[in-house]
Amino acid sequence: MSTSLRLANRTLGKSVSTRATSCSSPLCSPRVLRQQRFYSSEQPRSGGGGDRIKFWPFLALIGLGTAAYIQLANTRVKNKDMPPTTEVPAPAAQLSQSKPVFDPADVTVVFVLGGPGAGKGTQCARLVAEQGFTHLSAGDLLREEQNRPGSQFGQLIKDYIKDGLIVPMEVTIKLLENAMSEALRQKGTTKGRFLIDGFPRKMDQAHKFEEAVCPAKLVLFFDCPEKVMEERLLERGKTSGRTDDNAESIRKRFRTFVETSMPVVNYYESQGKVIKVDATPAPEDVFKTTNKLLTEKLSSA
Ligand SMILES: Nc1ncnc2c1ncn2[C@@H]1O[C@H](COP(=O)(O)OP(=O)(O)OP(=O)(O)O)[C@@H](O)[C@H]1O
Ligand SMILES: O=c1ccn([C@@H]2O[C@H](COP(=O)(O)O)[C@@H](O)[C@H]2O)c(=O)[nH]1
Repeated sequence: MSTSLRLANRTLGKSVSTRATSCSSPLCSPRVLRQQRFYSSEQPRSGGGGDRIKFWPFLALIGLGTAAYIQLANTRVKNKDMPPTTEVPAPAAQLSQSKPVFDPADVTVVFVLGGPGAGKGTQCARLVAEQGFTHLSAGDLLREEQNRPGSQFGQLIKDYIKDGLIVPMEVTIKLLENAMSEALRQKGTTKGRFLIDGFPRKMDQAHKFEEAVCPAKLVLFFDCPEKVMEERLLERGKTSGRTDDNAESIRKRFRTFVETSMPVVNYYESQGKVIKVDATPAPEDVFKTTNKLLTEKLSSA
């Protein structure tokens, strides 16, 4: 683990143990989170009058988030095995810029949301075949980064995924931006249509991605009861090799989904951007509905 991550964990761990408050840092380790609120990376609800807000931790967290971004950007630029990326701008400029990297007139982004095992990946694969989207799964990109030799974030990603927690947004957003750039570069164009699968899972990710990378046109939401999703995931777990396709991780992922990711769906719903699809029928039936609704909505949006 890098010096700044160790420093981050040490610093935050200390503040947790003395103040027993929750850590919302993008660099806060799940080991630290486990000491407080096990299932969610959300801020704790405020206590009584003695629980006054202190501002120095927030300044420290902004600095640490920036350090994480620099490390990821540098890692990918230095590693010759990685595909070429867009020029990496200074992190502060990147994350606070008012203009997104991609022009929504050229690049169509559709977020694909739904609980774990709802069938997001299955439907995205069909939409790629039918409609020529580029499919980018945030989970797949994180697993790839986790397994990349020399990654500064391998262990951190591994821990977060196993615990069903949401990886610091700087990491995921940079991976998505790089993958979008690379897909366009390979096609030799500035125009493209992307299905961003399993992202954003938290409100801060949604805001930051739209501000810094590309505004989203629509959100596909696959609605599925937990019981059905659980059965699918346990079945998938027999062969997937995923560290989070087991009963305990599934329970944690469901909790994160309800507490942290459903507010994102509700937010986009209030903007009239959500296409909600019942994900319980057979895959081909879910696809027929999805394809029809998405085509209609894209042509009218
Ligand atoms: N409509 C469906 N009916 C039955 N099984 C399905 C359906 N859709 C997907 N599955 C199966 O359920 C499992 C989970 O599907 P998939 O990987 O597409 O879900 P996901 O939402 O992308 O999951 P995760 O968020 O965990 O990556 C897979 O084994 C898949 O084959
Ligand atoms: O934006 C994201 C997306 C995913 N994660 C982590 O990855 C796992 C697995 O994601 P799948 O979409 O099910 O493949 C998820 O539980 C999170 O831990 C993330 O942190 N941020």
